[in-house]
Formats: sequence, structure tokens, C-alpha cells
Amino acid sequence: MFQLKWLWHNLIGDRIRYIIALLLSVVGSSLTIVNPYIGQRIVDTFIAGENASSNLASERALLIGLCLGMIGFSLLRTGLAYFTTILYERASQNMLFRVRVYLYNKIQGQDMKYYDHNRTGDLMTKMTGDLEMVRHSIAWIIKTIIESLTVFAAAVVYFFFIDVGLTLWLLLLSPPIFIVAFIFARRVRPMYMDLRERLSQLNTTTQENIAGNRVVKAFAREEYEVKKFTDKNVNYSEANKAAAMVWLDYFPYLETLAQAFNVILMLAGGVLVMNGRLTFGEFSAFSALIWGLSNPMRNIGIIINDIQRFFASLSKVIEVYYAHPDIVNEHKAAVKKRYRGRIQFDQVSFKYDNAMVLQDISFSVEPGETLAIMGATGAGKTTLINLIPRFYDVAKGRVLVDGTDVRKLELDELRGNIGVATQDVLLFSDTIDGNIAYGNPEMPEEDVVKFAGLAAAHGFIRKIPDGYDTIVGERGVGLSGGQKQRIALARAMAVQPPILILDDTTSAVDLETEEHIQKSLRELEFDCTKIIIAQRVSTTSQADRILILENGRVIETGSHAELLAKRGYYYDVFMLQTEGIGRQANAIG
Ligand SMILES: Nc1ncnc2c1ncn2[C@@H]1O[C@H](COP(=O)(O)OP(=O)(O)OP(=O)(O)O)[C@@H](O)[C@H]1O
Repeated sequence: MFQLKWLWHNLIGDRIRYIIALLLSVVGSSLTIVNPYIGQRIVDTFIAGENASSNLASERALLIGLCLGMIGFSLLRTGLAYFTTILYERASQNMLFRVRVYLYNKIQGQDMKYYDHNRTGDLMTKMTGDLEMVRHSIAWIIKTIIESLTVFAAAVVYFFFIDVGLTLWLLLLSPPIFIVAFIFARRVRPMYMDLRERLSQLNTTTQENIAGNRVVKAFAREEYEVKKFTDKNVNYSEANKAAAMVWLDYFPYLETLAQAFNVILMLAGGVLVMNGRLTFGEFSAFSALIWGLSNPMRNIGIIINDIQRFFASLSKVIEVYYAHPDIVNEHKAAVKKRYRGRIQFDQVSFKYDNAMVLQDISFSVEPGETLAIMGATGAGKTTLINLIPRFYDVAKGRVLVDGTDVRKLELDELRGNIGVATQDVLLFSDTIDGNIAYGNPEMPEEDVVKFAGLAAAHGFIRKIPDGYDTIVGERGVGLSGGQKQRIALARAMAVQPPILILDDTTSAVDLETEEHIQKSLRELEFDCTKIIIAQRVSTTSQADRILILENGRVIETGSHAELLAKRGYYYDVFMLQTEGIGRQANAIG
């Protein structure tokens, strides 16, 4: 079976340990028949046998030996159980650790499309709850199954040696128990798949709510969010109860059948004892071991429940394990080249799922040039720049860097040559210094300060009591939007890339600060092609060329002066922004 093969594969390094654990489980469980056997001998020889009284006087050494044997085997079984548990724990924990690292790497290696389609809460559930369920299964469920089967088999064999007839009577109960268990398993399986899905929805809601708590508070939507969470919680709880209720449908039958073992033993065993076909000692052995038959039957429901949970979780873990990105980063260790920074789009079209977002885009940017991209919201600007570091691949056409199709370039090298400051700024919970030096952790302190200065961030960082050692909260909590943008800009510049992409990076800073940043960008010490998405004419006017996008198509291209002369979209935006400023000046005047 594929899932078991997968488990075996991932037990590599712990397979011997795990096999020893399984063998010890079998040995330890087989030993359960020893004490009933000793008990049988004690009863028949010293308590209820024909010569019990004389044996008690003459065979005292044997009695002591048997009693000591009982104690010894009990200790041996306890010791074995202890040692076996350690082996199961170590093997399963080691596997959990290895698979978690593998999955983490796998998730890191996924492309943007994967993140578009997978919810964070769901991925978190797979990395934590599902993985833990898989571990629990190989450590405890498989152990329970092996031990139950061994005790069952050992008891049956032992019973056969004592009395075949009585054993067959007892075994008559097994087929109905298995049929009930089988029907139960079939009914409950889809319920556990559904349960797993609801848990993931619950986690996703929780994660989104915590991440977006500022928006929730700003809109005073706490009550709504609590209700949304409660709905998911109720959903999950209902599904759990439904699964438990199904178990309760079958439980009375299984429990009654399990109890019937004792009843049959009492009735049939009693008759056989009275007939003299069974000794008291043999009857006591049956009594002592009857749980070996009834317990697995009693537990079969719990085991089936756990197995269904296990398969539901395992299938989720395996989904991540075998997820294959369309854009693969092989992290080749080769020496990384520094590119010159020529970028060319050759009749590029792109769609996310079905809808075309970019159509027939062609342009080129020479090394050192600055290209500004402008256009209405949703026009496709961010999508366009995402194609350069290959966050997505084109549907048609080619994106070339230094004359080579990006799909043919080594991905690490390509991305290492590009500095990106994204529109949605994300800073890590780290110091400001750590955030700026994220792309190059070896960066000397003075360089961090230099790039912060270029991004107009040094001034405000200096004024914070802990300066560059200030820990910014999750996603940069504690900083203003403009401050975050400036740190993100410093982070992008600090890798000194030959291609710098800025997606609306100065939208939240004031005009004076923006002017400082523009100057820094013009005077960078390293050769750098810049692609800047901006809405302000004050930014775009300084670019060598401006590209205007509308509904995924280039509608205008040229320098600031050329586009003004065209009197198209750019001219309108220019008039709107400058007239607006003029009107304000008049109003003040
Ligand atoms: N991950 C995605 N999956 C599906 N569609 C997307 C995705 N990202 C963007 N889109 C769609 O693609 C279109 C272009 O989006 P894009 O973000 O490139 O626009 P934009 O010009 O950068 O807008 P803005 O100025 O508002 O940032 C939009 O219609 C958007 O809904």
C-alpha cells in the first residue's frame, strides 16, 4: 500500500530501531500467556488438584519457583514494555523531525501559484496537527494493533492446546465482530476526511483573524469575527460529535459481543469443568486470558477511529510532500554571475488561472536605465514586474534578462541579481539592522547605516531609543507605513543588485522624503537598472522612459516630455496632479 511504503521510506535511519520495537512488541505480548500458564499450574498442583494438599507439603520449592517465575515474568514484561516504548518514541520522533524539515523545505521551494492556492492556516495544520497524528499512529496505533493481534493469536493458540471445543465456541463471536467493525469503518471514513477539512478551516479563520486583528479593530468587527470563528468552531465540534455518535451506534453491539466472551466462558467452561473435561487450573487460565480475545474486539472501534484519522492526516501530509512547483529552484552551488541588467519583454502575455491579465507586452530597458510604470489600479503593473524574477512564468512570449530567457537562467542567480521592494511591505520580527541586512547577513554595520541613509530611513531610526537594534514586531508592527517602506527600500538596495524593482515603494512617504530617495536612486554607487511602479508624476518624471498600462496592455510609452506631448493618459494624470497642487496653492494664497 502506497501510504505504508511512504512511512517505510521516511523511517530511513530508524528502520532497524522500529523493527526491533515491533519484534519486542510481539515478544512482550506473547509473554502474556506465561503467567496464566503458571497460574494454571499453581491451581492444578497446589489448590484444586487431586493431590493439592500433599503437593503443598512436598513440592514447596516448585511452588516458590512458580511464584518467583510469575513475578520475574511480570518484571520482564514491564521492562520490555518500557524499552519498547522508548524505541517507538525515538523512531517516530526522529521521523517526525525529518519529515517536518523536508516539508518546510518543500513549502519554501513552492512557487507563487502554490501560495495563491493554499491557505496559511491549512499549511500550518499540515505541518503540525497532521504530522503529529502520523507520528502518533506509527508510535501508538501500530503498536496497539500489533500487540492486540499478538495477544489474540497467543491466547487462541494456548486455548487450542487446552480445549479445542471451547476455543471454537469462543471464536464463533469473531466473525460478527469483524463484520460490525468493517461496516463502522466504511461509514466513518468520509466523516474523518470531512473532520480534517473543518479543522483546517477553523485554523485558517484563526490565523487570518490574528494576522488581520488591526483591520478587525479598525472596523469594530470583533463581534462579527467571534461569530465567524464560533461558526467554524461549531462546524468542527458538530463533525466531531457526529463521528462520535456513529461510534455510539456500533458500540453497544461490539461491547455486547465482547462481553459475550465471558458469558460463553462461564456457561460452556462451567459445564466442561463439571464434566471433568476441564481442570480448575485450565478454567482459570481461560479466565485470565479471555481479555486477550475480548479487549481487541472492544478496542476495535477506537483503533478504527484512529486509523481513519491517521489516513486523513497522512493524505494531507503526502499532498505537501509530493507537491511539485512549476517553477523549480534547484539552488545550484555554481558561482553566481553579476548581470548587466538589460531587461526585455518580447510579446508577453500572462494569465493567473483563466483571465488574461497581460497581453502582448513588448519593451526593453538598457543597463542603468530607469523605467517607470504607471497605470490604473488592477492594470497589471505588479503582475508585469513579477515576471522578471520568475515569480510566475509567462503564458506566451519571453522575458529576457541580458538577452537570455529567464526560464533558462539559474533561478538563484537570477533572483540574486534582483532587489525587490514589494508593494505589500513585510518585515520580519527582527531588529531593524537584521531586516535591512536580510539579503546579506554578513553586511557590516556601516553599510546598513549607509543604505538606510540612501532610503531616507537613517533619520528616524536614529531617533528611536534602540536605533538599529530596535526589534520590529511581526510584519513590522511599531513602524509607520512610510517608515516600513523605507526599511524595505534599504533592504532591496543593500544587496546592491544590478536590477532594482520598486513596487509603489514611496507611496506612503512625503514629497520631500521622496525627493531624497529619488536623488539616492539616481546616484547609486553601483550600476543598476531600475523599474519603478509609481502613481506620482513627481516620481515618473525622472525616469528615462515611462510605460503606461491599461487592462494589461501598454497604451503609451515614452519619456516624460514625449508623453506630455501626446496628451493621453499620462498628460491627464499630470494635469490632475499638478492642477490639484496649483488649486491648493491658490486656496492657501
Ligand atoms: N495572485 C493572483 N491570482 C489571480 N488574479 C490575480 C492575482 N494577483 C492579481 N490578480 C489580478 O490581476 C489583475 C492585475 O493585478 P495587479 O496586481 O498586477 O495590478 P496592479 O496594476 O499592480 O494594481 P495596483 O496598482 O492596485 O497594485 C487584477 O485584476 C487582479 O485581480
